[in-house]
Amino acid sequence: MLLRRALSHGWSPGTAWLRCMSVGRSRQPFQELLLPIEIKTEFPGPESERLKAEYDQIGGGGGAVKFFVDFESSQGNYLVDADGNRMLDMYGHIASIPLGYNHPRLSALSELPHMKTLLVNRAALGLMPPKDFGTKVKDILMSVAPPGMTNVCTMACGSCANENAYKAACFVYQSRRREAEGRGKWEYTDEDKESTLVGEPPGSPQLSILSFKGGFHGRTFGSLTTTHTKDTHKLDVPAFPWPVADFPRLKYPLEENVEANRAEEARCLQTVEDLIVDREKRNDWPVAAVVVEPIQSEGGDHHASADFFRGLRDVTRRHGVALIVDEVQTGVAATGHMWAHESWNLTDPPDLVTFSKKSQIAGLYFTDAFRPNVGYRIFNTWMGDAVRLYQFQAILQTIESEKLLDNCRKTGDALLAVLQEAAATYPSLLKNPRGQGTICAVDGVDTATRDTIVDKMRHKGVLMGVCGSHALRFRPSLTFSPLHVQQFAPIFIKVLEEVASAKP
Ligand SMILES: O=C(O)CCC(=O)C(=O)O
Ligand SMILES: NCCCC(=O)O
Repeated sequence: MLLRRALSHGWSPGTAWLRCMSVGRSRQPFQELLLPIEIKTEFPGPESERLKAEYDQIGGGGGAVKFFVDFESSQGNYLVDADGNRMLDMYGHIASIPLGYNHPRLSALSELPHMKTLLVNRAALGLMPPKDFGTKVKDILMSVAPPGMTNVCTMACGSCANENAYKAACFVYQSRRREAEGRGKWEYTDEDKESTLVGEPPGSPQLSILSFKGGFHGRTFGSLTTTHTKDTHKLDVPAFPWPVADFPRLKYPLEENVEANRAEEARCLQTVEDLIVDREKRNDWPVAAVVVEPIQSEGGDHHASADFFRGLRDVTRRHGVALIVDEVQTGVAATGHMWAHESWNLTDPPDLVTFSKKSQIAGLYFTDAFRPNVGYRIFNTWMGDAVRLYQFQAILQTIESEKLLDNCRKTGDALLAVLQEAAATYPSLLKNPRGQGTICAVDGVDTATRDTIVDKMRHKGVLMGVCGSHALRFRPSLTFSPLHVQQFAPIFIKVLEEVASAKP
């Protein structure tokens, strides 16, 4: 049946057979699981529309739902929607599907007795965790701690991780101020304690977190001030008066724009330093931390060089400002490094690194200097979810056993090559192909062209994302392989042909 379906999709008998064999063998690496794309309805289909209308009656999850997923039927890198359409998924639930759908290793987890116990009894992890939780956090999260990170704290989501990283940076900034005034690091006056309860200085100091134009760090109150992507995210919500620096806008191809890009990065670094110095001099919400994404994602997949980030570390260190690297979207192997910032080869590590999405559990890594002095300063009831920690363990084991770091490098190379060829062949449609591992993107020449391409791809059964005003972004799972790129490429070229020939 599977073979007949594969043949009906135009694969040669040999190829179809090989692919079906892969599907049938559950121990086969997921990278080899190839299935035909099957489109049976319009997109979104009638069942998704029906479910959406029903959900909309009670708020619809905020109103952004595009379609519904049949998770039981989805497999590997193929998402099956509520209408039974099987699509090649290159967006992975906004970069958060680590191994594809229903990976046997993750499915097997649900059979384990301790998983059942954890599912049935969700703990207040910050207060009374399961007895082996500390050991597990050490074994799992510290085994992949970014270089220099000696501590970790779990959280439930990326925004939450960033919020708490900002707080930790403020604690340290203020503790240094107190020391400079001849007080103990954590010695608070009665005035501190009283004023903080009404949100006023000196107990609640006016400090800032410097972020970058085009950055995205979440939607909760503090993190939203550091988010600068779409006005929809921010309208009507008060923001702190915090500084915002330019993030480099590199010109492509990189090798033809070396000098211009170097100058652009130097300009942006100078802006960061000027903002820090100015705020400090005027004592006007001085900068406690700088937060940065290794690749600006929601903002448009903007990259910067390792030199830029090393420069950022130097500037922040020079001025006693914490450096927070937000790896929520870039972390966990997708760039071909466990953490994207490992490619910067920093000799002096960041102060805090936040994570979420593909790790399933979120949190923050940090150096000893950023340990809070007492309990409850970085705290909430759940502090993540032990079930998600075990999931991350299985994900890490799979990254190792299926050599997924290597897979992401190879897949990224193959995907980028397709994007480069497409941009060279259709310069009236696409420009600026770029990528690190599978975190790849290409710009449409304008928003309408980009949107048309993404829409047509969806109708042909390939899910891709968008970001910024022009970019078409790829965020496949770690098991997306060069074979899947081969499946994607002819569909992409066909769509580009169609869009090009429809252009006036
Ligand atoms: O689109 C992105 O890159 C960010 C996704 C996310 O976390 C959000 O939109 O809240
Ligand atoms: N940051 C939200 C992106 C969601 C979407 O791709 O539509």
